[in-house]
Amino acid sequence: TQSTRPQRILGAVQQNATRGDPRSVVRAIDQYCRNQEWAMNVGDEKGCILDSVVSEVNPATVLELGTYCGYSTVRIASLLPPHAKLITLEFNPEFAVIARQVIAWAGLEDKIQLVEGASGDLIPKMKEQFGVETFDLVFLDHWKDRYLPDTKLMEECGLLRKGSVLLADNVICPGTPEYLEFVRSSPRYESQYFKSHLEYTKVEDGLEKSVFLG
Ligand SMILES: O=C(CSCCNC(=O)c1cc(-c2ccc(F)cc2)cc(O)c1O)c1ccc(O)c(O)c1
Ligand SMILES: [Mg+2]
Repeated sequence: TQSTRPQRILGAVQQNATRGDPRSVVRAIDQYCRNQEWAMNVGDEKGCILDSVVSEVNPATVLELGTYCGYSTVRIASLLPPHAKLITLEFNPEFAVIARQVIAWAGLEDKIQLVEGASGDLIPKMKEQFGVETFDLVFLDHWKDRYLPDTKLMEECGLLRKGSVLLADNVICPGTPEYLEFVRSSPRYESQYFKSHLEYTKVEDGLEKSVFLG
């Protein structure tokens, strides 16, 4: 039977990455997706910007919206201080099955909690079900039309504090126009655009970093 793209990405990790070495997992996925077949990982170029923001924030609590195969999940978690926690939400059960195996191969199960379901349903349950107070960093990489409603929902649920950082992928391609307009015009956010390219291509894309001002 025909394999899926996520299954082939997992295969590339198991063949080319060293168990317990997150950076080799990241490198194996980038090499596969650059040389064999494109996939919607944040990728190596935008990944370096992601790394710099994670290192600057040095978060104790991270929320990722949109796990896919776990590339950015592993990339972020590999930079977290001890005892820091990353919660990642994935709607698609097929993606979740693969991501769990990629996270295990990287040896990062203790830092990462993957939760299956729709972000709009799970965000209101964060405090009671997952014992979270607020998030120091949120990486938005799920449905592009959910970035704005989910940001408003996180505010309403008291999941953001003064200084919480939102980092959004794909603000140019596929694009998130309503989200961009909101964070750039709202007095409650200080936003900055990091120009880059769509993963593994020359197409323009970028990350938007928005600090919640409380
Ligand atoms: O895939 C989803 C939604 S979550 C993934 C969101 N991410 C993207 O869509 C995304 C897309 C692109 C991109 C794609 C084609 C282009 F031509 C150009 C760019 C790049 C990214 O970096 C992304 O993050 C899902 C949900 C429920 C399901 O049942 C299901 O089968 C699938
Ligand atoms: Mg993306």
